[in-house]
Amino acid sequence: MLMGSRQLLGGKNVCQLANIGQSTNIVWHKSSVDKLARQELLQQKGCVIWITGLSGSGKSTLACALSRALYSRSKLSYILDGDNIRHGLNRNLSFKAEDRAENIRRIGEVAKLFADAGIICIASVISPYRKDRDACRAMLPVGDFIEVFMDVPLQICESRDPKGLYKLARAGKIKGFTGIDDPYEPPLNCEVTLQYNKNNCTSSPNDMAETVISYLEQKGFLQA
Ligand SMILES: Nc1ncnc2c1ncn2[C@@H]1O[C@H](COP(=O)(O)OS(=O)(=O)O)[C@@H](OP(=O)(O)O)[C@H]1O
Ligand SMILES: Nc1ncnc2c1ncn2[C@@H]1O[C@H](COP(=O)(O)OP(=O)(O)O)[C@@H](O)[C@H]1O
Repeated sequence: MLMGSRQLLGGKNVCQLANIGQSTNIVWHKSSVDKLARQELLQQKGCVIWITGLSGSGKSTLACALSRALYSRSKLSYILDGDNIRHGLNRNLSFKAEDRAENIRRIGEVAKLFADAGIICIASVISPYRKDRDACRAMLPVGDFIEVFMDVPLQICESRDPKGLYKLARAGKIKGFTGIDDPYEPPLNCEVTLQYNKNNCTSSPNDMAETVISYLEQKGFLQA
């Protein structure tokens, strides 16, 4: 795989043509304003916060709490929520393994663009397969992919069931539902784990958001 670029050879601007996947003879165009300049403008560093977990584990709730907490600190974020992206960009994808992989790949690529724009991109998607999440991690500079695992037992997610999907899955009306008759592979080495508290007092979404914010602060993402 060749990355196309422009080179100055003997005073002449020569294009280097590349073939990427099915795209042939393409050229990479550099932007006139670079990532560092955008980050300076925003006073933050672009990154991807990848929230993974079962349906009902609290991904979207955390994404919203986090986005709000960042906004109150004058930090710009943007949420890519699995459910929402499937209303548009990924509306042609089903829940079979290959389509879930393509769903995650596209969201990973879009998240990478947001991070390059200097934005703190929050992806909240089940992303059940480790290799698909790892492929998204590999798209970004080391350290810029922050995997957050919503470590909530299936039994709790199922008891919440805000959309009634577990009920339908148990009744056999939805096939291939994650956690019921489709796999979920928990992360082995993620940056942040948010664990359900066995004493039945879960951390509040705001407390969870603060845990993630502490990580961002510690790693220097909240300054240029
Ligand atoms: N079969 C099956 N399995 C899992 N989830 C299902 C399924 N069918 C529909 N839904 C609804 O789709 C939401 C998950 O979409 P994602 O794009 O995050 O899924 S994935 O990452 O491609 O696995 C998920 O949203 P959340 O509950 O917010 O996780 C469900 O509402
Ligand atoms: N930290 C939490 N403690 C208790 N309930 C929560 C928490 N986070 C989310 N919930 C509730 O759990 C349900 C599922 O949350 P949601 O964010 O939609 O999960 P997901 O996006 O993973 O499907 C909702 O009814 C929500 O109010």
